[in-house]
Amino acid sequence: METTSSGVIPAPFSAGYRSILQSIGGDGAVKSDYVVELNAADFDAVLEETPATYAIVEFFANWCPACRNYKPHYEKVAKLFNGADAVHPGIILMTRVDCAVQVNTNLCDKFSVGHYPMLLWGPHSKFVSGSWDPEKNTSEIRSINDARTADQLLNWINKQINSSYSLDDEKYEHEHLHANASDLGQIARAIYDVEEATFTAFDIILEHKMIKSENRASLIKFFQLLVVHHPSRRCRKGTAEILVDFDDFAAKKETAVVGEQGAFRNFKICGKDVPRGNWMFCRGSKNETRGFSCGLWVLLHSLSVRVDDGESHLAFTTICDFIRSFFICEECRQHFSEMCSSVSNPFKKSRDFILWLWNTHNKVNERLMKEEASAGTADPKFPKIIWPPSQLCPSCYLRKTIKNDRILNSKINWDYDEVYKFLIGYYGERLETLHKEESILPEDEDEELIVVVPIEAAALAIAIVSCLFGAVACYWRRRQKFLKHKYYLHSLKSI
Ligand SMILES: Cc1cc2nc3c(=O)[nH]c(=O)nc-3n(C[C@H](O)[C@H](O)[C@H](O)COP(=O)(O)OP(=O)(O)OC[C@H]3O[C@@H](n4cnc5c(N)ncnc54)[C@H](O)[C@@H]3O)c2cc1C
Repeated sequence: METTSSGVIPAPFSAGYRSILQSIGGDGAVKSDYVVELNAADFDAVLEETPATYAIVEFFANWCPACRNYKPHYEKVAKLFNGADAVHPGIILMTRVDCAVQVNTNLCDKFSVGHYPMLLWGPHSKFVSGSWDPEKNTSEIRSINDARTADQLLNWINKQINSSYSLDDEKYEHEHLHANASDLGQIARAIYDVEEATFTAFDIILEHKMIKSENRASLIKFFQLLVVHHPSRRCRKGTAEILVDFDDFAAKKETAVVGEQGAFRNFKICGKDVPRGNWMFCRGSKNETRGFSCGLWVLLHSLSVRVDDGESHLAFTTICDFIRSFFICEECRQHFSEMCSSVSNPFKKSRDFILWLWNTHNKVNERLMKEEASAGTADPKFPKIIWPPSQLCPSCYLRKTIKNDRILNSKINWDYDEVYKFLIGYYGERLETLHKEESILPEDEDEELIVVVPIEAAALAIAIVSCLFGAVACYWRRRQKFLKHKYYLHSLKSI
């Protein structure tokens, strides 16, 4: 990363957390600087947006010899927690601020920096617009003393969070994989991956100009599903905003379709600075493995556990249509489409839909186990398994048959009630928005629902589908339409 020692604020300070994180060890280009250097301009934004639970800020001065000597120690610890190669990502963001740079003077004063280097620790949000005074113990921010070496600093951290990290920890050791597979808490971090997958899906659709007149309704239906059931509130909000513009497009000629995609290009579907980069739950041990397709699966499962019985078949067809039209992996969409087509009776219960998606995913896993083994393309640290493994859900198994060290899906006697309960808990409660956001609903939330829909038949159908997915989508759409005063003539009541 560019330093601020010259007194110049780094150029891309407004680029957000994603680009900052990607610049540290993300592409293998910069391997020595894992610490995120902050300045007065980006301090609050980066510390607010970080998915890490805690932050450490080292206040230093570029002229200070002790700081220079301390740097390798601090970097050694940061390597464990920061950047794409982190062994323990998403726990602690390690940062530094150069107090010798004039622009940072006020910031350093607010944190009562009296010597260099000085280290402060706290929940990341406490640093935002924060201050620290050694005389007052009211703040959750604490000074780190006795951390002159990397070992001492890591010991101090281990005591704070009751961990046993070591400087020798290696990325994705087998034990780590095991802990990952059996640690129920890991899924909470997938909220960031689900946001990133949503962003990436939208980005791919636009980049490849995939919206055509024949699949536009499929995309709108999928967005309507997201508006109501996406686990991240900011993705629900962003998707609702897109939906409103889709109505404008519906009134335009087909030739405008390419232009539509251009108009959306700069839109951040899950809000500004989302996603954060560096897949958390879905991070592979190689750049080309896991990531988006893992995030997409997690998104689909998290949607499935949020729909009601009455919406379950619509959600099923919506997901099938979306994958058919917009998943840019030909083999994947073909296989998935075949499995969709094999469903002959409409789903009446969300339980059946949830279990169908889980079973379908396991069929893909089972097939890929063999393919990846013969082609040697598996992520060595994340081999495909029939899921959930017994460490994650022992009660899901009535009896299991193990063949060639692999549990084969077809040979397992699942306890489907337990699997269902497990999926609801795992992708429901555990995978929730972790970050603070403003509500997407306007204050007068309990106003009577009067749905105003566009005049055109296709748009009318879209609005009805939207209502089937739930009152929130209807409500959102109605509010936006009143604001826009365009194209909308009939209320649903009069249909
Ligand atoms: C709809 C779809 C179809 C695909 N079809 C193909 C294909 O035909 N060929 C191909 O090569 N790749 C396909 N892929 C990609 C492939 O399935 C994996 O996503 C990719 O190989 C990355 O695997 P992963 O190890 O990250 O785990 P993934 O299989 O992506 O799973 C992500 C996470 O979901 C959880 N999980 C695993 N299994 C289940 C389950 N049964 N139910 C609920 N949760 C589960 C686990 O926590 C796992 O880490 C498809 C992806 C999608 C989204």
